[in-house]
Amino acid sequence: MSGKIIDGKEIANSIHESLKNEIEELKSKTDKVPGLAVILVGDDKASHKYVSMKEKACKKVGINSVVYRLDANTTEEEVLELIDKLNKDEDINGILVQLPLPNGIGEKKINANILPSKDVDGFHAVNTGKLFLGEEGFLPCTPKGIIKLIKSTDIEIEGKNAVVIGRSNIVGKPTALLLLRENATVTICHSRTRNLEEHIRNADIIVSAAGVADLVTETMVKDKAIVIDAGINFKDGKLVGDVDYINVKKKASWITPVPGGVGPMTIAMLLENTVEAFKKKWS
Ligand SMILES: NC(=O)C1=CN([C@@H]2O[C@H](COP(=O)(O)OP(=O)(O)OC[C@H]3O[C@@H](n4cnc5c(N)ncnc54)[C@H](OP(=O)(O)O)[C@@H]3O)[C@@H](O)[C@H]2O)C=CC1
Ligand SMILES: Nc1nc(=O)c2c([nH]1)NC[C@@H]1CN(c3ccc(C(=O)N[C@@H](CCC(=O)O)C(=O)O)cc3)C=[N+]21
Repeated sequence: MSGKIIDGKEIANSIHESLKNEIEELKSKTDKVPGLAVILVGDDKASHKYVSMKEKACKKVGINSVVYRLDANTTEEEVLELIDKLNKDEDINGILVQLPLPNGIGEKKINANILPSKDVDGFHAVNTGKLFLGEEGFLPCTPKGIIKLIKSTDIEIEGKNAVVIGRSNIVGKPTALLLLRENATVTICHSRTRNLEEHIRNADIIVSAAGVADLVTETMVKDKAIVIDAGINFKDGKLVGDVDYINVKKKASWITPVPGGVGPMTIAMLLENTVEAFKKKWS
């Protein structure tokens, strides 16, 4: 049996649809719509593309998005001033600073200055702390989307062995915490892991967020495992994930494609968090 595809694009689209309806309802009650500010510094091509995608998605569901495209020489102080202005702006419910930032602008400093109640990326220490403690706060978009993708299969997470490859603050680590919250037994692997294959082979749920093409191959994967691929890589000019998709698909019970898996869900979760921020303020 060949694994079934978890269609992230389709799931994201159905989330967009329900957000659109919810926003219409909120608008009729409050006479306002959610607002998202996106700050993009520099001319990284991929970042410009992602920000345009976010803008388009906002438009589709009725979120008012304001994008600040700043040139690469913008200073950290100027970005902080803009954040300060947006923190005070009643029409802005969410603030996102697109990563990576140019040299000279500190990611930590930037994230620390976004009001936690507008931190729809879930990168501020208050929100990551809440995630750690199991309290309610903004969840980072990619990890939140990954959990929804796993849940869409209707396979129970509780008690399963889950392996997360990658330990970054924005994908790997929070994904591991969310899987733990769902009562999985979680192993976090990274570049210093000695026996990656052995860990992966033991996993019922595999989440790869390493950014290495063909890191996860068929022989490493347990029969009927769920495979979630967050990786974004270019191989022979093509966008691919971390997983050897064609071959791993034969063994997995469920698998996400790249493109069309985790990526679209990341954007859907950004919209969801923005609506959540709006509701906390106005309803
Ligand atoms: N689809 C989406 O919406 C998103 C996708 N991404 C993609 O997900 C991937 C991860 O992103 P991010 O977490 O920001 O990346 P980072 O580069 O910050 O982290 C990569 C992690 O993978 C680990 N790693 C690297 N190589 C190996 C290896 N050979 N074996 C095991 N572990 C390895 C690193 O280990 P160590 O800590 O030891 O260095 C690190 O923890 C990237 O491809 C990125 O483009 C990211 C954000 C959103
Ligand atoms: N502050 C901040 N927040 C982020 O959430 C953030 C960020 N910075 N920096 C970069 C990463 C990456 N990221 C993606 C979002 C959507 C797709 C996505 O939708 N990808 C499509 C393919 C797009 C294509 O064709 O290139 C897909 O996988 O189907 C990918 C990657 C968000 N990130």
